[in-house]
Amino acid sequence: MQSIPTIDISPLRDAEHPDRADVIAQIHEACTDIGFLSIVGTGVTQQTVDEMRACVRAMFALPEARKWDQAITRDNYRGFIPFGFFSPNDGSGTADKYEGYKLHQEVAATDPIVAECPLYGPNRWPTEVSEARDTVLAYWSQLDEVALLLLGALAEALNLPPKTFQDAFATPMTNMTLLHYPPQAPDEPGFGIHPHKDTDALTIIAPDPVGGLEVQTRDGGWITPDCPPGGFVVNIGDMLELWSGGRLVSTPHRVVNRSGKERFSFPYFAVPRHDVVVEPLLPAMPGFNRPSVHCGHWSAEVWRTNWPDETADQDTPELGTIHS
Ligand SMILES: O=C(O)CCC(=O)C(=O)O
Ligand SMILES: [Fe+2]
Repeated sequence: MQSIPTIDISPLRDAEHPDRADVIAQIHEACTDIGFLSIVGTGVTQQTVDEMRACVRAMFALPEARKWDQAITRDNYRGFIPFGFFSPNDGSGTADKYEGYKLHQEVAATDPIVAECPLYGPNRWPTEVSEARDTVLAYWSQLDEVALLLLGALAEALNLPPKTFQDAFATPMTNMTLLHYPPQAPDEPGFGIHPHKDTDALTIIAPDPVGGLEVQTRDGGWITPDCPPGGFVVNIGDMLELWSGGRLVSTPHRVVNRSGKERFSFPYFAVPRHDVVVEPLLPAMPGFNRPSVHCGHWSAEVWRTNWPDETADQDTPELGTIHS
């Protein structure tokens, strides 16, 4: 596949729909081939997406000093990620050209799951953007439904028990990053986000019409997803690749914002509950040999190793880095 298909997933929302099986086959084909698809017919309204985009813009419009006050720390990976804060831990030393805001599954500090895994807890919400919590959580819960539809379809396509993924996603470690990419001059080297694979199960993004997301094809070229207005771009991450024994592919992608305009993006990263151990549920494909992943441990490692002076545990499997 040298292009990313657009699939109307509305038949998935009706168990009796005559096109259900056909849609599941199309999703499966995209995920086993290019690892990316665009979806429409999600049931998420344009208004929900527009409100989310406006909220993200308002959050990044806050004064720089406020962002630093609410910046992520080693102990709490929630809040602002100032521009240029992290360099990819690939040794290149070149910082990505974005500022971000990290959010995790919203869980009360008193929830018993916090004692089981300290990565759970309440998010930081900037008080100046009073609608932020309601707007983000409304968008998030709608994407939870879309993610479950896609996970159910993939379980069916892989001949797994229908609730396989649903059970793994009860009190998940799903997280979001709000992102702002200033425009990059045509001759300015570097990336908005350097080429990487996602470490989650699957990612859902409402693409900014200014463009900038690029996806690697199997022959090493880079293509741009074609996503109709109101649609979402979906990609498979390392966890679904592992669960599927290498059938569903986690594909490298990157962002370069040469549009001349500000770019805003808010990827939703579906990650199972902390105690889920992801390992192949089907015999692994030839040549696919990756160790199992404990979600809580892996998530802690992904976040810890974002700090450039932290190095990955020897035992930690890939952390989204592309080894060339
Ligand atoms: O902003 C985008 O479109 C993609 C961001 C991305 O790939 C990521 O955060 O993992
Ligand atoms: Fe990504």
